[in-house]
Amino acid sequence: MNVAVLGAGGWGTALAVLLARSGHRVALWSRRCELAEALLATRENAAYLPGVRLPEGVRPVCTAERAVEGAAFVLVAVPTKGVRTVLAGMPPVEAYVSAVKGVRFAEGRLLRISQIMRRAAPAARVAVLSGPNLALEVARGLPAAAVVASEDAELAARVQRALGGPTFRVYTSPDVAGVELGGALKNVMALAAGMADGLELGDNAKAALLTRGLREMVRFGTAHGGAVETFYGLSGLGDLMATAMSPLSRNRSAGERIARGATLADLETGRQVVEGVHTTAALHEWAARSGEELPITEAVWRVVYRGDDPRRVLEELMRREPKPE
Ligand SMILES: NC(=O)c1ccc[n+]([C@@H]2O[C@H](COP(=O)([O-])OP(=O)(O)OC[C@H]3O[C@@H](n4cnc5c(N)ncnc54)[C@H](O)[C@@H]3O)[C@@H](O)[C@H]2O)c1
Ligand SMILES: O=P(O)(O)OC[C@H](O)CO
Repeated sequence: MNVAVLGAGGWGTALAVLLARSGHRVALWSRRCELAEALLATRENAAYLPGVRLPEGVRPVCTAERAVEGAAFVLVAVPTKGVRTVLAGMPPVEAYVSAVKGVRFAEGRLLRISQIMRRAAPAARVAVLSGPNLALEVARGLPAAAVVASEDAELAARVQRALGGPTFRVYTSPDVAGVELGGALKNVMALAAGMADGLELGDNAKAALLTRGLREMVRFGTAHGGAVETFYGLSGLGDLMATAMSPLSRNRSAGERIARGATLADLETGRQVVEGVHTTAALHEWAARSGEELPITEAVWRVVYRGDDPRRVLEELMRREPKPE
């Protein structure tokens, strides 16, 4: 199969490696021609995936037409903030698969990535991929599982076949909203978990925070079209566990750094995207308009965007009105 991957960061490169190991021909697109040329020359993306060699089946390119030509589907793995611009520059494609974990607040609405894709390419078929998938582990061939969701069962099955292999087990789902929201919201909870780590609050506190965080994800996600069971699957609970526990997670690490005094500006100097920070802002804007209650997300927002003391914010969470579980 010919497949295109847009975005040569950690996740785009890991997905390209996975596909090529299964024998597919993969065009790996970077908007930066110097990166595409370096990948071609060195067969490594050392800044994102140290020690991982690009198989011969991966062809780094920086022109959109060459990337997507003849692709059975196009995986999108750029940060949320780049999706609209990147898709606007693409020629028509048969199918887009979002590997992006974020949401945008625009025109008074909360938009999932698949909705941005539908607006940008109304004729394209659309699917989303999510799950506990730390890029470096996947690229190193450690076992992992993911879920691909689409209203188009044939497309979901095609992506499942293409990505699935001895180290990567892929499930399908019809619940696009649930799978996307699980992947986006868990980043906010991973920031909160990182803050708990940074404050050295202990494992009881972290477990309580994550359990209540999952409840917040379920409440929000089901109100926005997801099915409750999806949030207890790979893209919800599964990814929450991986992201909130792993030293490799950028969201969890960012939370830890913030609790120890780093600012938003400090985070933005980093090379890699911390999606949870942007998702927190989008959800905060949404909550301000809709009146929807998101206590943990709001706590994270106050620490990240208002510079409130994380310890004080946590105390306020603890002092909320007692209620049944
Ligand atoms: N890294 C992971 O473990 C992982 C796993 C699953 C999902 N994801 C998700 O995949 C998406 C991409 O993450 P990543 O880890 O590959 O990010 P990254 O920071 O490693 O790389 C992102 C790539 O996109 C490029 N980029 C940055 N801004 C851009 C823009 N405005 N337009 C076009 N390209 C741009 C960068 O140059 C880089 O090549 C995110 O939504 C992330 O949550 C990441
Ligand atoms: O490194 P993070 O925090 O962006 O998390 C990466 C993936 O989403 C884990 O599944």
